Amino acid sequence: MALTQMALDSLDFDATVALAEKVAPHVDILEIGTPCIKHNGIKLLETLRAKFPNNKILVDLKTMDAGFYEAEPFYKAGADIATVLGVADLGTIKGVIDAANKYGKKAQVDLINVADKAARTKEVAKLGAHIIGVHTGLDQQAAGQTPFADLATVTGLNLGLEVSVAGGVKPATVGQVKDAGATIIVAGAAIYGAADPAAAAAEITGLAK
Ligand SMILES: O=C(CO)[C@H](O)[C@H](O)COP(=O)(O)O
Repeated sequence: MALTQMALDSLDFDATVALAEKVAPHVDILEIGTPCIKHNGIKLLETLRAKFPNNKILVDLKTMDAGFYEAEPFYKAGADIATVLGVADLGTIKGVIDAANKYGKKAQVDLINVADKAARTKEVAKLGAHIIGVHTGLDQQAAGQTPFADLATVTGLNLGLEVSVAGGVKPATVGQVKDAGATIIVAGAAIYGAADPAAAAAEITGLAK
């Protein structure tokens, strides 16, 4: 059984809240995507936190420097998970982990563009990272890449960490990533691009359980 996470990737504040209202009952985690959090800031997190007490909220900060300083206000405002880039300095990654631990929350290390994903996963596991994010970004997806081989590499390490997978996951591939050991399955376009986002989210969650 895997948790499901919906990536809210619009720039529009009101459209994001409206989409979250449709989808929240059908997923475990609401993700405020990177362009969305940059555009709308902590006010959007506060709004979603107040409206959706039953969902976890991930802020996809993709932090690259000043880990503790950047992440702390988001944990303080109610984020359950914040992301930090795996290509960042280990000191930056540790800063986000420390901020998460201060608030009893989780830090997710995003492996996007990390060259040696197995080695980095082992290093950040030692630092105390809570979640590893196997992630094929939107631009990489446009170039034909998928997260499946990287997911097998990371889950094959058997480090006992939560493993999130993102990168074009859709109903047809949910079973594959669940069987490969993902504990959090992320979907963005497969939900917000669907004619009925609530139904798409419910379908994905049904397949993940
Ligand atoms: O973090 C992201 C881009 O950097 C996306 O939110 C993530 O890839 C999920 O969206 P999709 O399912 O459309 O790939």
